[in-house]
Amino acid sequence: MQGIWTTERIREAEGRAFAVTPEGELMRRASFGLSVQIADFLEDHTGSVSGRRVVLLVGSGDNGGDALWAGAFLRRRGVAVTAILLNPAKAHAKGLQALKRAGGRAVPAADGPQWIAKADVVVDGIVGISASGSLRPDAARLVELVEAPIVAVDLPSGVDPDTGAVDGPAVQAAKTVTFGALKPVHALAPVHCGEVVLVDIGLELSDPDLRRLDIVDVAAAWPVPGPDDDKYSQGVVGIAAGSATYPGAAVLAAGSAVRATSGLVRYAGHAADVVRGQWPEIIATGTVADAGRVQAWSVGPGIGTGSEGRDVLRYVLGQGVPVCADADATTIIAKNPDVLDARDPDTPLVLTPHAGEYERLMGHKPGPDRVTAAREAAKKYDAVVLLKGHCTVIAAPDGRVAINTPRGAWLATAGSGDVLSGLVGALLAAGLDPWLAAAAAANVHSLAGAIAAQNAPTSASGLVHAIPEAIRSIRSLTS
Ligand SMILES: NC(=O)C1=CN([C@@H]2O[C@H](COP(=O)(O)OP(=O)(O)OC[C@H]3O[C@@H](n4cnc5c(N)ncnc54)[C@H](O)[C@@H]3O)[C@@H](O)[C@H]2O)[C@@H](O)CC1
Ligand SMILES: Nc1ncnc2c1ncn2[C@@H]1O[C@H](COP(=O)(O)OP(=O)(O)O)[C@@H](O)[C@H]1O
Ligand SMILES: [K+]
Repeated sequence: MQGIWTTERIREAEGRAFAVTPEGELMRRASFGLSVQIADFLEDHTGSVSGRRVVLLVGSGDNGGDALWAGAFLRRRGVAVTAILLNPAKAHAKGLQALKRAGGRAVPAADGPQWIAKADVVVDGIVGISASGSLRPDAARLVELVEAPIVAVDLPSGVDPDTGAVDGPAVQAAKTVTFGALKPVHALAPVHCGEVVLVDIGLELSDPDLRRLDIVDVAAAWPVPGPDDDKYSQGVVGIAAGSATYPGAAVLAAGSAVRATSGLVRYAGHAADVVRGQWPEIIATGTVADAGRVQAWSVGPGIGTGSEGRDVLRYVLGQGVPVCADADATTIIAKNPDVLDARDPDTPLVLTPHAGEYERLMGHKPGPDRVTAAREAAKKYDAVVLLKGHCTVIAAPDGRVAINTPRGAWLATAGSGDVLSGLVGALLAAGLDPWLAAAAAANVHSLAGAIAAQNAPTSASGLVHAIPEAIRSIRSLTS
């Protein structure tokens, strides 16, 4: 798993590292690594390093200091470097001196536009982990003029380091070079960060605040049959979804479970005939009470929010097995919290709200801090909460949080959530820890989206069919 640390934790670690390293050493490591990454970027995008023009946007703190020192290193490789100082009186003095000594130029912001126009690459050293709010107007005016690709120092300026939120002008980088450890912005604002490269500067950090699953974790967690397995032993999932009028949700959620694991999938609901027709391997019945034994239920898509849906939800919550409650099930819970009385508190529950369902569950919107929002809901409902969106946040009641950074936005298609609920249910039935089940499901869901899309719009049915390919590619990269 990749660890991600808040800026508060990074600062604490930097404080410890400062105490045991010579003055300036951490910045030297950071800026040297940065210069190597900028040179690589120049090579990749222009075919050469020497003779290219790099413009540094330099703010008033150490982030600007990193940019200035990196500029000095790049001078040694024959790069023409111009620093635009947003606040000349506060520019990092030693970095500025080093750049000038190496033959670099420093100009005030007023002279910036002409240099920006000629740049091959622009380096964003405006603000780093001490950032607050979006870009200030003087910086925003310069950033607006940039047409060359931007390499961001530590993080793209204007994006909140701890939440990834953007509420005004912000840098959109092609590449972000960060130091010591990943920060939340790198997982939560992929569009602004571009490619993220981590440079080791020797920070020592314990338990991360957030995590991101590696494909190794997903491959290790994904259930595959062993020699002693049969169709029951791998965990049977029950899908309670869809209706006679809207059978599509049932077909998608049940099909997703079929494609995700090898065991048995049961379906219960009014769309039994349609589901059977689409997926002959499913055992389909009309009601949850007739469904037979399952090791987990995935309930909600298309069941409606009336009394029948309520009864279905109450029934599955009372079965003593893990439940993934999605779509209409989250709305029912929001409107009738007493349905949760049917749940044995020891049985895992996964809730999968999008922003609108979150608002119903919590009485307020998730807001810009989606990690805190998911954590609060996980506490309130004593459940794993998978908060949907471009980035998906998965919070457990014990405080663990995983982020799924998407592979494009292909999942923004009708019925895509139904597919996810089938995946989560299948993994719960296989006995995965519910937080890991939700995080692994989100990971494979987004990979299936990218595979199904192949750079052109796809559909939820396309996602279902791409699930095996997604799992195959994850397993093949690790075995
Ligand atoms: N502390 C360390 O050990 C290391 C820090 N490093 C660098 O130092 C950075 C942190 O430096 P600092 O703490 O000096 O602060 P920053 O450089 O992040 O910010 C400097 C100042 O920018 C101003 N500012 C805040 N928000 C702004 C906004 N939205 N628009 C424009 N200006 C804004 C504030 O006055 C702030 O104090 C890291 O991001 C990293 O790049 C690296 O050199 C590695 C070592
Ligand atoms: N812009 C986006 N980028 C990436 N993923 C997205 C985006 N919009 C939605 N998604 C994902 O697509 C799925 C949509 O689920 P949901 O809102 O329940 O849709 P539906 O009800 O149509 O099935 C979620 O997994 C969500 O995280
Ligand atoms: K920056």
